[in-house]
Amino acid sequence: MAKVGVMLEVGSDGVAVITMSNPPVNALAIPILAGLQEKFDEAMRRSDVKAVVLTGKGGRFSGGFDINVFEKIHQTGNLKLLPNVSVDLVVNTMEDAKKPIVAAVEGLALGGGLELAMGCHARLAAPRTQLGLPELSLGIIPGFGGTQRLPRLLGLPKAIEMMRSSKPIMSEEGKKLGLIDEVVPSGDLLKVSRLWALEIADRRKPWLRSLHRTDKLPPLSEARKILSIAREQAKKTAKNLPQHQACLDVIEEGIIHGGYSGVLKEEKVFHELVLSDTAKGLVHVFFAQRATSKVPNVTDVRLKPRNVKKVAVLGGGLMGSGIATALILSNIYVVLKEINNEYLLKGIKTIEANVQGLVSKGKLTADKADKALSMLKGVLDYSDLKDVDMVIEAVIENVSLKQAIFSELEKVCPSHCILATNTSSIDLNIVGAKTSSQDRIVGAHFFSPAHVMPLLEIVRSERTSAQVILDLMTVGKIIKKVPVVVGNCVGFAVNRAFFPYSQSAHMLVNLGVDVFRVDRVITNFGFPIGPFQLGDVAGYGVGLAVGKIFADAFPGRTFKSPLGELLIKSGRNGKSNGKGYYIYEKGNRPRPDPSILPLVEESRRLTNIRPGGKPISVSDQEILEMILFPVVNESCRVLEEGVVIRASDLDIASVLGMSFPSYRGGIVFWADRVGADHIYKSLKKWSELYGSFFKPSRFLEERASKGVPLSAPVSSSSASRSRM
Ligand SMILES: C[C@H](O)CC(=O)SCCNC(=O)CCNC(=O)[C@H](O)C(C)(C)COP(=O)(O)OP(=O)(O)OC[C@H]1O[C@@H](n2cnc3c(N)ncnc32)[C@H](O)[C@@H]1OP(=O)(O)O
Repeated sequence: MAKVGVMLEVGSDGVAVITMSNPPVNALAIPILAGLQEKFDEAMRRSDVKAVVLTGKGGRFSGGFDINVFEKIHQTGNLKLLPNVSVDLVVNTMEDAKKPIVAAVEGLALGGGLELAMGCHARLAAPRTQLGLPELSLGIIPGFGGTQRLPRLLGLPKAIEMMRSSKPIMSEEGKKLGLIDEVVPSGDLLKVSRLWALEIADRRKPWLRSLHRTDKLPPLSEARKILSIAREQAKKTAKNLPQHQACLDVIEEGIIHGGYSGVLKEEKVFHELVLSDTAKGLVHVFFAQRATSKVPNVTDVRLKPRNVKKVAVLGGGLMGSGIATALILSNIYVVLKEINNEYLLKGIKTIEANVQGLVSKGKLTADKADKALSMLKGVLDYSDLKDVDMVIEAVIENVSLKQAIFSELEKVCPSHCILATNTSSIDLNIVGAKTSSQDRIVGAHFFSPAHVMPLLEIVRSERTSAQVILDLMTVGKIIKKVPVVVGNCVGFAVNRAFFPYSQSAHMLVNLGVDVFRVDRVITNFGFPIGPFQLGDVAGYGVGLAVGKIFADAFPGRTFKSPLGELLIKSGRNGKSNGKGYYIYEKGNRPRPDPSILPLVEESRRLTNIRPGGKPISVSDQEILEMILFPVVNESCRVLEEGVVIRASDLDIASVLGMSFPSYRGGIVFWADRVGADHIYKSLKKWSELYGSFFKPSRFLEERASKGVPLSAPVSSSSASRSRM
């Protein structure tokens, strides 16, 4: 393991190379920042040093400030944990140094890493190095002067775009835009950087201090226009994210009052934002997402993932074609099997349309699209499955059909082949009941559209082997999904936790609340669409089928609204036939359709649950809570039963599978911020008023009464008692 720290080495040429070492990404932990201060001071003091090169060990410059420090601040509230880097180190020690400093950047320079590089007097980078300021995606703004130096090096519009999108650019583009002085082959990077530093010292190359530059900044009136457009965009696209407006304010300060003023304001705002709820939620999501890669007894037992080169997808419907699309886009060869020519052609057409859709959105080049489509073969029988490494079955939810398919697969596929099912509801033990291959049967639960949605639930039964889980996790990462390993129960983690979501929305409407108000409350909270628009997108048939599965599995805590059936009877099927709760017209945002109101009234008449026949009176906050607290309640059962390994896995699953707003940290994180006690008491009150749908679970009651956070680990005995 490489040494953690900052090294200084002075060559016979008089160049001191300062190297940051903190694997795997050279995060700027407090001791690294202290080490940098110390080594720069030493280099400036030493008479044998003419110039300095700053670099990172292991082919990565730096992934930025150590995010663990934010987590500690969130736990303690202690802002003193933040070091004084922006002025003391970057401005006073580096930028205003008496000896030139060149950044030799390789692999990546993100956040504080890029900010250190921008504080140097020149930047050389290896090819395809990622350069970015992703701080806004953590709920903060750059805090080592990035809001000031990036606009001065790149120009205002591009700098705003990079910070607001949090997306990195490559060093080649950085060179064109002026962020990088030269792109140099990796093997020559240090050598060329040393020479460059000496040439600056000898005044043969310019000695530039980024913060003092103004040549790329537009005149004040134009800058104000650019900032005002960005503010309007941020209002629309980042309405609950205060860091976006804050970032623009800080940039403006520097344009009006000069870079140094901007640096001071940046530091102040950075400190304020670190403690915001948004930063707390997003930092939690950062670590929670990485934690999903750690699966006890799978990823820590020295197994090596096997190569999965060829996959058979059974069924070319919406899910199957989406899954096949995701695989071919990542260069995995796919055999798509259907039962007749008509279905097969339809499946292939859908895959082609998915791929072309990415091309027309500019997300894929035409060449890459052709390459992806060349990885696809359509077949009508099983003979092409004799050499596949994995099968993903995506046929209709029919137990006997699936059982027949899996016993056939056991015969035709090689013995190492992973047998995965995309079922969203059927028990894996039942799917594999007619085989003797339970150890290689696993759930690969994708979310629709499968080539777009980032979550992959990997469902294991008690018999699925660790090797198979690891292999599927690896394939999931290759196809750019976030795999979350979950236990085998009705609905698995996401659908199980969220089945009450649309049911409580329906209950509210049947209690007299307006459909569109419910959707508005939910989108104001941060979901991209509300439960009724979601129903339009999914189609009501799916909702009814899934509702029945949950009603059978969990009698006593489901609510059946007649509204879905009434809509179908009146010829509506949501977005697919253009007739839903909303009116869908090309080029226009969906508009509420008032003609559904008589159907809503009919539903209310049939359920007859309005107290005294009158609509209930509720605030927006109560609407939100009546929809999300039942989800928290079911999440408690998911946690108690050990369906997820840790609470944060359910947070990630809720963010990536249900589009729960990431800046609220996921369903359990959010619930803990609201407080188990308030959730318990509210559910108890509603269960007395409106019935057992709201009845608090034992787990919630216990945690609320003991004051233990819902996210605290479940004791292994209680989890294994009820697991799978
Ligand atoms: C003051 C400043 O302006 C404020 C800042 O700099 S805030 C930080 C800004 N930087 C970022 O947001 C970058 C965050 N990191 C990343 O995006 C990605 O980790 C990466 C692109 C650097 C590398 O990605 P990848 O190779 O897929 O590895 P990934 O699994 O994400 O990370 C590897 C490990 O490094 C850790 N790590 C990555 N960046 C880190 C950081 N900035 N601080 C602390 N740990 C970090 C991860 O938590 C993970 O740890 P684990 O192995 O224990 O789970």
